[in-house]
Amino acid sequence: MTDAPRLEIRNIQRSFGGRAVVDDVSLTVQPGQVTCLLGPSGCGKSTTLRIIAGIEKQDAGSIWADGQMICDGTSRVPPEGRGIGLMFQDFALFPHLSVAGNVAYGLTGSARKNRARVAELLDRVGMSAHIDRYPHELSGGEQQRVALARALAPRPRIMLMDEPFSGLDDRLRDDIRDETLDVLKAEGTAVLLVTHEPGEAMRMADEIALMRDGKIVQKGAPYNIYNTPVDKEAAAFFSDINVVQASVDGALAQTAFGQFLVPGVTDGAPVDIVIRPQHLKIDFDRQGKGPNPTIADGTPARGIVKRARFMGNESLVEFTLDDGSEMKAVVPSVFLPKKGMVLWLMIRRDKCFIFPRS
Ligand SMILES: Nc1ncnc2c1ncn2[C@@H]1O[C@H](COP(=O)(O)OP(=O)(O)OP(=O)(O)O)[C@@H](O)[C@H]1O
Repeated sequence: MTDAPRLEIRNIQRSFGGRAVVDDVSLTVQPGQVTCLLGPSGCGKSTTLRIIAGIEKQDAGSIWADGQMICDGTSRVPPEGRGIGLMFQDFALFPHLSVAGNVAYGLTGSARKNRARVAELLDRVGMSAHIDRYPHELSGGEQQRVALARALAPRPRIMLMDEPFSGLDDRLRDDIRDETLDVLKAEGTAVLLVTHEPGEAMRMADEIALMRDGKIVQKGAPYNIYNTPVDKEAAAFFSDINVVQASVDGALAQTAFGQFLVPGVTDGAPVDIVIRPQHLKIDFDRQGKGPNPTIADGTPARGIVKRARFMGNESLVEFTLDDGSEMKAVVPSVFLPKKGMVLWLMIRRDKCFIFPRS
């Protein structure tokens, strides 16, 4: 046994045509843990995964499994020797093999042992009743379950998944995600899952590695990544944001919402105060008497309702402030004030993020 991470990649570098597509990427994944590599299209997620799988070569950096080096600049374990399972969106099932044949495909043990392993996995993914069917007789979700069983059959110590659920419709996708997570946890596999959807990463990940322009810009538990974003872009990747621009004077930023403490920022430096729409507090005008803020709410700013829309579980209300800037608020349930109505908006100091403007 070793305390080393199940998967570790160190300082991986890959350029195409002189452009660094994967730029000094390091991360670890522990057994039974799901790490999501999350980022916008083209940021280098799939290339990172292909390098770990051994389908693509890195220019620099090394890959380790259970403390053993499997690939660096000089030596290289071939893809099939790495103990890595793959589940990619376009990795279709073999059409000429039955469900049992597909799941047994990568198995090398005795026929009896293989049959037992196929039965165990099909039971785990809820596909035992379809063991003799062929892929064309299965729905998309069923095919995905069989693909998961096939990938897990040889007991890979590491599973790499690239947007594995993107071909499925929304409702089915949520179910399959949860089921897949249960199966992966039960098998104790270390999972590195690539996705461009923050919701998917939040739902599945023990740890999120946020990637941008080839670099990992932030790593952490979903709660931490959401609640302590490293910069404005990281905050904006998970939800709409409101940005209040201000400049600093004596460690304070003056805004329509009162003063914000910004220690350590040079006088005159511009800052962005970022608040998610669901954290904007709204109060009524109370017949011109104005709102009733607590100390934590700061100074209320007058907002004129520009538009209000019902979104299902919540309502989205857009405001124009007296200085002409615009703010969005998300309110639980139904809240549809009329256009032109005067309301008061507050920014809770413990819910906003302040970043130097770049
Ligand atoms: N073999 C290649 N030759 C040249 N450029 C490549 C090659 N493979 C990837 N790229 C480029 O590298 C960048 C990163 O691609 P990659 O597929 O890793 O991104 P991604 O984050 O997975 O995006 P997506 O979610 O759209 O797949 C892209 O600009 C892509 O065009």
